[in-house]
Amino acid sequence: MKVKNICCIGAGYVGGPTMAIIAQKSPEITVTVVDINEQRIAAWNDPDVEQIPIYEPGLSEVVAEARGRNLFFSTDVDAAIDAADMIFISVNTPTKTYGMGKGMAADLKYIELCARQIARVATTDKIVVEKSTLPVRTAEALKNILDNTGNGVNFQILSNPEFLAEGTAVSDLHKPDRVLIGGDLDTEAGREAIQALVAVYAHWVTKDNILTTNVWSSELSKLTANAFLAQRVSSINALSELCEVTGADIQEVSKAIGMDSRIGPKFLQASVGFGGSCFQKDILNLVYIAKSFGLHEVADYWEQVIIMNDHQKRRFAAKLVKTLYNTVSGKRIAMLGWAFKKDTNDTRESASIYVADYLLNEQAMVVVYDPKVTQEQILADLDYLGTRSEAENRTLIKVVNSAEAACEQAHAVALMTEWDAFKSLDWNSIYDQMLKPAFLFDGRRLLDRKVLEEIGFDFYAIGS
Ligand SMILES: NC(=O)C1=CN([C@@H]2O[C@H](COP(=O)(O)OP(=O)(O)OC[C@H]3O[C@@H](n4cnc5c(N)ncnc54)[C@H](O)[C@@H]3O)[C@@H](O)[C@H]2O)C=CC1
Ligand SMILES: O=C(O)[C@H]1O[C@H](OP(=O)(O)OP(=O)(O)OC[C@H]2O[C@@H](n3ccc(=O)[nH]c3=O)[C@H](O)[C@@H]2O)[C@H](O)[C@@H](O)[C@@H]1O
Repeated sequence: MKVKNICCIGAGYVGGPTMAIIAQKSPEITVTVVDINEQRIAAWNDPDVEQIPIYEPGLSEVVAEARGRNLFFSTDVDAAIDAADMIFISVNTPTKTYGMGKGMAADLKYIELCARQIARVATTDKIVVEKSTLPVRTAEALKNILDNTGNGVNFQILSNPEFLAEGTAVSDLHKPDRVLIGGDLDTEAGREAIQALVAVYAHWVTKDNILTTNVWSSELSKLTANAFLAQRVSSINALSELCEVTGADIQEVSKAIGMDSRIGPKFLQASVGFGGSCFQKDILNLVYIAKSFGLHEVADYWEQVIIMNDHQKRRFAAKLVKTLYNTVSGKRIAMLGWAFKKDTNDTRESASIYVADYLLNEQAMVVVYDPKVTQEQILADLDYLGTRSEAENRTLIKVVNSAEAACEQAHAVALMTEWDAFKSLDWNSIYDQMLKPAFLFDGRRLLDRKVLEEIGFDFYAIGS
């Protein structure tokens, strides 16, 4: 079977970029990305392609090439489902905030709504692809809903988790380490569905890099990949604290261990803690699944990755307060960077949110600058924590539009996101504008200690 018409439900950080690349590379396939969020769809359709709702290097060029040709964004979910022979589900799967599994399990209500909508609308056979990250065995529930409430239509369910990282989404999608497709290998129809999706990716990915497995392996591999990646960050961050008390330097340790080809150099960058919408959510989900099978040692093992990450964020904030003579009350603290990593405007679970919250509890006056994050977003992130009233957040935090403005008259600077532009700031002039002693806390190991100390900063960097 040759796929001619794809629908993707969910026009977010995954649905948008993933479908843009599929459309770019497969001009003969019509790709329609649908979402219930009208504002988001309007932004994807903005005539000025720079206004698309997600900032990713290279993405606006891809959208400009394919949009209106074979890539469409719409709020008419029913029509797109009906027309498609393959439907990707790419909706959010956040951590549950209520009921059983609160704070750990993935909330699958959006997934289930999609399945019910597909079942209601579909009049022809469909291949339904899980693109969202889901707990192992979700495909079973999806199949159940589709088969029992459908219109006698045949559904094949595939798992095709996404491994792109934000900030590098376009290059990750153009050159994936692998594409993973899980399906029903035991039936002819299942194998055909798998091959239909393989053929879509084969437009630009070599067959050797397209891996096919059973559905459960595919679902579990996604959670496992994120858990392994996050575990590396927590491992190196755990050692960054040991470096600080022993005189070892975490950059040197990372390099030394990363040159062992069995360990490898990537993902060993000490930081103020990992953020992003997925690592924490997916590990909590893994922990919950393990617990639900009674595998308590397995659950505890993975939970430690989160415990360590929370500690790292708190430890950074506490170090700042302690260094500023144990009080930041009424002191101006500049925070450079709010996004959870460079080259994205995404702030979900960013370490900055938690460090700012800690400093606000200590009555600091926090002044934030991020090149891609709006004031509205920063305030919304703080309000979401619910630590204090919205009015108080607005009194205590200020958002400015340059790094220099943030640092003016500040007692300390906390460098939170590794934006390249922060490396080339005029640190001499920033130093002149700050109160003395001028403290600089590098949560990303971005800056050169020697240079900053020569300027006069009291310099602290994670892991040394
Ligand atoms: N953000 C990332 O870098 C990655 C995310 N993932 C996974 O992909 C999934 C989606 O993540 P994001 O794109 O970041 O989420 P997102 O929150 O940016 O986008 C999800 C979109 O789905 C829409 N939606 C929800 N229910 C809907 C419905 N019933 N009908 C139509 N639209 C609906 C929402 O309005 C929203 O725009 C999650 O499971 C996530 O774990 C996987 C790999 C990378
Ligand atoms: O499922 C997902 O959502 C995605 O999660 C991560 O991608 P992402 O969160 O976008 O970005 P990463 O580059 O993994 O960074 C995550 C966090 O870890 C931090 N990090 C990363 C690497 C490192 O060495 N040190 C470190 O502190 C980053 O600054 C960031 O806060 C994975 O890398 C993707 O493969 C996966 O698809």
